[in-house]
Amino acid sequence: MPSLRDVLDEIVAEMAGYSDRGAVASYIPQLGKIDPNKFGIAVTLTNGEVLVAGDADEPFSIQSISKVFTLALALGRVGDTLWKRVGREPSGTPFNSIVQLEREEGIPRNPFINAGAIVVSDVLLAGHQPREAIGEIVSFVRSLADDDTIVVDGDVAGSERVTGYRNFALANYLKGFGNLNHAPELTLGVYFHHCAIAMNCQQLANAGRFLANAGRVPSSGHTVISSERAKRINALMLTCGHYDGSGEFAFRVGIPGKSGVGGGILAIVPGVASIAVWSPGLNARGNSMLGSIALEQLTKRMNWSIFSPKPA
Ligand SMILES: NC(=O)CC[C@H](N)C(=O)O
Repeated sequence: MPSLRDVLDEIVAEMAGYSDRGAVASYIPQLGKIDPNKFGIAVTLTNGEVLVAGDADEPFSIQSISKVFTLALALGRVGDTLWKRVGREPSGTPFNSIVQLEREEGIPRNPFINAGAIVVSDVLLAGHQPREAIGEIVSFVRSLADDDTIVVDGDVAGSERVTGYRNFALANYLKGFGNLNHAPELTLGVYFHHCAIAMNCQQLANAGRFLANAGRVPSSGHTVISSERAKRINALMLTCGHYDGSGEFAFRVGIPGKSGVGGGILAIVPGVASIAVWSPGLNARGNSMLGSIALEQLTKRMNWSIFSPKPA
């Protein structure tokens, strides 16, 4: 087996050679300003070792990766009753699609498409002001990453609100079906802000450790969620974490992963590692182009796909 250190350095060198790096997400104007030449990767092993390469200490907008953390929090809040309001099936549609909501009576297919994540934000808003709900999400992420410097990028949140017509449409549609308990603008306030959390690869890989370790933070032994819940969140990341590109990601990379339009991907090798990769250019499905290629290379070289166990 090659050394992980060497593999990460090779991947960073290879990625630097790509001229086709995808397109940054210009529909959120603030994200359109990011340099597409950035590339960072961080791996936190369950044994506590952390390895980083490239621009791993530069913060970026985690966007939909935050949906993993809000899902874990909402399940902690309301347990399995969440599944009355959100499904668990891949959608096969883009992240911001509305087309299934009418036919499926306002129940989003899964918690990782925008419609599903907006319902999850609505759950977290119950009994709180939006500011408090956002504070709770940020505290949770800080505790997972063991880093109190993590903050919301207010410019990104504002930028998304200004151009968030599709998300307003989704929230209003959910409300029309009785699947939103708060005013759409309040629920979206929570949603836009958690999408605008800024983290670097190292912080993000740390924040994902509990998913690689059956729900517990390896260094402290602190139980974040039950092992069964960790298993289920990983399953949803594998089947739904890349929207209509989820099948392709599973086929090529073979581990649970959650992407964001900021160009980040959080990927989990159960029992082994939490990985964060960042390259701002996106492919046609809105997932990081080089991030996906880098993860494919990493899992291949380290034999980390969950579908390629060591032969007996
Ligand atoms: N895929 C994403 O990262 C989408 C999240 C983004 N905040 C949006 O709602 O459009």
